[in-house]
Amino acid sequence: MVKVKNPWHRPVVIFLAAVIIVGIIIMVAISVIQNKPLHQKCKYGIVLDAGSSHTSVFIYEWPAEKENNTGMVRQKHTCNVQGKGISSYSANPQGAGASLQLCMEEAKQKIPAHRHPETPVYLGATAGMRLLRMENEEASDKVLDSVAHSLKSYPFSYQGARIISGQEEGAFGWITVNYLSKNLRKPTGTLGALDLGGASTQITFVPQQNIESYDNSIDFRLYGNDYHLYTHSFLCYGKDQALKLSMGKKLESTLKADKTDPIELRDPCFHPGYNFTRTVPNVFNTPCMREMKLANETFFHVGLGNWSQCQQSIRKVFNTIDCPYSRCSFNGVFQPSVYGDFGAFSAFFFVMDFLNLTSDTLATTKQKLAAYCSTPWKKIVENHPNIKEKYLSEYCFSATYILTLLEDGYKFTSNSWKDIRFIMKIGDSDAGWTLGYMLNLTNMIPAEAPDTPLMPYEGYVTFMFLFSLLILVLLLLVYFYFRRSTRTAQKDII
Ligand SMILES: Nc1ncnc2c1ncn2[C@@H]1O[C@H](COP(=O)(O)OP(=O)(O)O)[C@@H](O)[C@H]1O
Ligand SMILES: [Ca+2]
Repeated sequence: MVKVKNPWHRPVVIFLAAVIIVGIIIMVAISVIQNKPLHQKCKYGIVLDAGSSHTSVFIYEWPAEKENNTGMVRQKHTCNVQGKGISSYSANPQGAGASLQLCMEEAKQKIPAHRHPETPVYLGATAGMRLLRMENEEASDKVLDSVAHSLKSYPFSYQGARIISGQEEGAFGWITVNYLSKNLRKPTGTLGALDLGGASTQITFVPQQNIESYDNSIDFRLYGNDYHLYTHSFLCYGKDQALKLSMGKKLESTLKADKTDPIELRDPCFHPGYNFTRTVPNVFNTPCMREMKLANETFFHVGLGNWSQCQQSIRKVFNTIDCPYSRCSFNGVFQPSVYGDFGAFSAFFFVMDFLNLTSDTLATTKQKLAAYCSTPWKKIVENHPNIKEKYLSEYCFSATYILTLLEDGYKFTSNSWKDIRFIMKIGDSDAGWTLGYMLNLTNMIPAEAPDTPLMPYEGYVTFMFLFSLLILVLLLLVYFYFRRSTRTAQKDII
């Protein structure tokens, strides 16, 4: 009997299989490396939010190759500038620029040095500077020159320092929340934006009704979709200016009713037992109110802690009677009915979060707030020894103002109250106008949708891996089948 065997057969098959396996491994490795998002290659941008009460520096970061994809920019770092807002430097403009130094030095540390020259820096000033410009344009120009001069001294790419309009503030806040929620490339609805500052407040949303006033309408084309937005910014209706408006009205009626000395302003929006000596100019030092000349310049601000009276007094700062349109919010400003979900951020969040009122019904919110306002001031201070006394004393007023603004002003109902989400951040990034402002100025939101790859990166890698595994399994099956049939043939021959 002769045993037929090809001595070359086995090593050749093993060699071929090895070449194929190594080839597949190399192919997968190359495709993974080739398509790996280059995490280390990031770009940066800096935006300074020069608000009425304080300035914050935001540093944003995004992967260099993916700048046109929604949701790719994230907030890397924030720095709160020490002291008050830049509008408080009207008598000492140089101080405004100098106040930014510590945070800008921090930005130099946070951003890799080789990226400094290409990192844009923008400063946007909001309602505090709008008021200063109304009061004293020269002073506001000097403050802006001072911050511009300071920002130009850093190694970044200075792109300007300006007062943004209320419309921009509203619209960019809306872009931020919808960009971060990744709503912009989906057919699903968008999120309305409610921003409460110290000197102004903004409401922005996509309405169902026609927008009757040109000033309140803004159009965007983003990622191939058209958005027709309603937006309005109420100057003087941020919570600090609203407090002045409300106190000013009470002070005027107190003086009409009783000219006794010393003046006592009995305020239902402050806790019982609260008693603080203030000066009249301290209330009236704002272009939001007619000046009131008073011989006696100090008064006692005395708390009563009565929520419903507080709400009555706050209602007086909204004119809900005159309306030249089919419907208005207040002060003769057109507003369509609120529609869809809303994100309420900045002071809307700070105040409601402090009071644990971010997830109750409207009725429960009112009940809880009434109990809070009637709590004695001494007890409030005892319960919160570490909170700044100015903030602490004002939470009852601020929350009552928020409820009145949302319900009587914007016409939210107990039903639509459920659609308001009090938020500070979405993911890592703060809700606010700064991110939208930077995305717009760096053209990071294209009008048309960019071409997207067939499948996302993770899907692509998984696909390549499984596909290679399949080929490998098939090859092995063929090999074993081939070996078995060769052996059977050999046996038959034997
Ligand atoms: N922790 C906090 N609690 C209560 N209020 C706060 C807190 N932090 C900030 N605020 C308030 O939020 C508001 C922020 O307004 P800001 O952005 O400075 O003004 P504007 O946007 O009107 O220019 C101010 O009224 C400030 O006092
Ligand atoms: Ca603000």
